[in-house]
Amino acid sequence: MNTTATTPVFGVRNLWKVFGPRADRVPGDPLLADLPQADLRARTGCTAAVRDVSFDVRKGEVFVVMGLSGSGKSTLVRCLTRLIEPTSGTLEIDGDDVLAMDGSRLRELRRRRAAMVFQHFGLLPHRSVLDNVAYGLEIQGVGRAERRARAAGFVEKVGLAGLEHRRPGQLSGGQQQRVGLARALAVDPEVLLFDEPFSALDPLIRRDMQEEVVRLHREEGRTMVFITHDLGEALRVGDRIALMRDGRIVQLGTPEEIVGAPADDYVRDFVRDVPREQVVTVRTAMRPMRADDAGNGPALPPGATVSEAITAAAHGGGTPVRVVENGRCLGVVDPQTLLGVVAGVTPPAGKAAA
Ligand SMILES: Nc1ncnc2c1ncn2[C@@H]1O[C@H](COP(=O)(O)OP(=O)(O)OP(=O)(O)O)[C@@H](O)[C@H]1O
Repeated sequence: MNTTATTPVFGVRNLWKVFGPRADRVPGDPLLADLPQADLRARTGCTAAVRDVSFDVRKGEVFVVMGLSGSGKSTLVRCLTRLIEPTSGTLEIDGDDVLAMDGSRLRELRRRRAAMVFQHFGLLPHRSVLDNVAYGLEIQGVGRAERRARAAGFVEKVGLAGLEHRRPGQLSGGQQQRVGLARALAVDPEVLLFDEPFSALDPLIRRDMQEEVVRLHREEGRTMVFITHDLGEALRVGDRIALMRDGRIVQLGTPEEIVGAPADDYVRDFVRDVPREQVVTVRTAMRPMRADDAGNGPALPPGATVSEAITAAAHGGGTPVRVVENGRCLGVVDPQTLLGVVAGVTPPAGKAAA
């Protein structure tokens, strides 16, 4: 039986984290569980940071947890490895019950299976870049020669070759961030948990680091959970995004689903300024081919964005762009469709939100 293809990395069901006195009475009490945050606080002195949240993190995806400050992102992600103890619900990693783990299995979980990359990486100031990267391996008991060799490979992978012998204080913020990333990668965890790793960086370096994460993800296919309050960052790095508000997930979907089919007014408002043509794909925007369509227009794969199709259409003199996969034409996008997406007047025909 093949369970690996279907077992999610994290399986989370009805998870709650309530802070405050007698917190565990809140999830099970219908009179309290649905109260707005301020009313709950007034009535009980409690804050429900995570409320009845269920989702799977699939193998190999970048799963983004996004929301405004205070929406519960950090609490939720810390619950995954019980850095914060959930109040109720169930939580599995690869089918193993995380809530049943004892201290040593939890340490093992955090060290080898789900490593956290924090905003402030906590680099060791008196150690070289190489030794900082090797540190996690040292804790795992890997011998000196091997850990330095493995660490050198990751230093190179994150673009720091030549800086191995510097100390963290001799690096820029972005370079320090890369050291932290290399250190997390070196211990080869099954899943990397990023807590707003780039929010302290200036915008250009931040963009670099986002691209780095996407590149590493493509090369390694490693599962990542990524917290951010920045919508642009979420759209750039996320395969799927869980948008949180007041402790709940208000929508969970691909960037295209979130932007193309917002679940409610809150999400619609959140994504209002996102250029739809950069997120909506031609797979969603296309219409079936008709007999009168020229069969020789420019061709794009279904994952191409509408923005790319506009460029192709412009170069092709305005003929419909064909959407082609494995040599088969799935449909076409004509200039009218493309303009409709940009103007937001054509609701993407395809997918509803997950
Ligand atoms: N230890 C705690 N005790 C009481 N309330 C807490 C505690 N930690 C967090 N909270 C509250 O839980 C809610 C969610 O906080 P959390 O830090 O998870 O939000 P966040 O979305 O990560 O915010 P930010 O983007 O500002 O880090 C907030 O209302 C916060 O005040």
